[in-house]
Amino acid sequence: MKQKQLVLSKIGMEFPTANGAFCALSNVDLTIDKGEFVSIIGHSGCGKSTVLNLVAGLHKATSGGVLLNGREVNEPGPERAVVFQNHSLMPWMSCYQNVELAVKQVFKGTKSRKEMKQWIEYNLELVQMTDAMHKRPDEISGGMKQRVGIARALAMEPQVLLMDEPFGALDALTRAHLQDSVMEIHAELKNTVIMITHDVDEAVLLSDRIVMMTNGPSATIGEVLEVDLPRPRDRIQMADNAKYNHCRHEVLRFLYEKQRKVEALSSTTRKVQHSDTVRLTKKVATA
Ligand SMILES: Nc1ncnc2c1ncn2[C@@H]1O[C@H](COP(=O)(O)OP(=O)(O)OP(=O)(O)O)[C@@H](O)[C@H]1O
Repeated sequence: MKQKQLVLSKIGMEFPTANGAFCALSNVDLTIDKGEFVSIIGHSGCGKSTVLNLVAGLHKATSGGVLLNGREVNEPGPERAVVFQNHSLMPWMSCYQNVELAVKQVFKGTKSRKEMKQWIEYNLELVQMTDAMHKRPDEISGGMKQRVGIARALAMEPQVLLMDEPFGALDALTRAHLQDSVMEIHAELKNTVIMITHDVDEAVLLSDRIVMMTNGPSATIGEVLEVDLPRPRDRIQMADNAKYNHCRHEVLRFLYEKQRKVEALSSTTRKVQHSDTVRLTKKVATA
């Protein structure tokens, strides 16, 4: 049975800027069930990271708010682990030590030293990093660093895993391998995942639902697409799957047809907003 875990309720987010308040998000409403894999997709600057940061507790919404299991999110917490695009590992520590740092933070006092060691090794094994666990980040590839970042997040045993373009900096082949690993891990752990991506195929392959955001300012959720494809999903078989291609088409249509005109319009609006002269405003208004 579905269990509601995360509720984003009527979120508005304004940032103070030199030109006055900038409204990044307006009226963002979303409910996510336990174990769901949700992707957020939208054009650059529409507010995807802002949504993720609000769930992570790194930002506080100007209006509305985030509820996790019915409790308001006000600050960061280990039950919401974040994986960033640039892995953010401590460069002087080995992969093992990087994971250990997070594990000690969360489980000090509840797990023995031996249990912690087993737990760190288990999570590194999940991401296939057992052989390289004693290497430092500068001794491993970008994909391996990202694997360690994922292991570190998973080792915190989060209720919600937040991933901000986790594979964005990787080459296509490494990206595909990691996507497969993430799907396997999700099948095993069944944790709730929110992932930001710019990649339509990635969103369709990995997600249960795709949240498509309109362009900013005052961005909001434009459409939500259910990806009703059986799991496990095989990327090669998906290429000929009609449902898969339909989902892909729906996302592309939203991004490049429905949001295209708005994008052109909002860039004009932005120019006007940031302009110092009344003349430019008048010129655009009469154009
Ligand atoms: N601290 C801040 N102060 C002012 N404006 C901000 C701040 N953080 C974000 N913004 C603005 O809010 C909007 C949304 O930013 P955000 O980073 O969430 O977009 P995004 O969709 O994640 O972008 P990208 O895909 O390029 O990473 C942008 O216009 C950005 O300039």
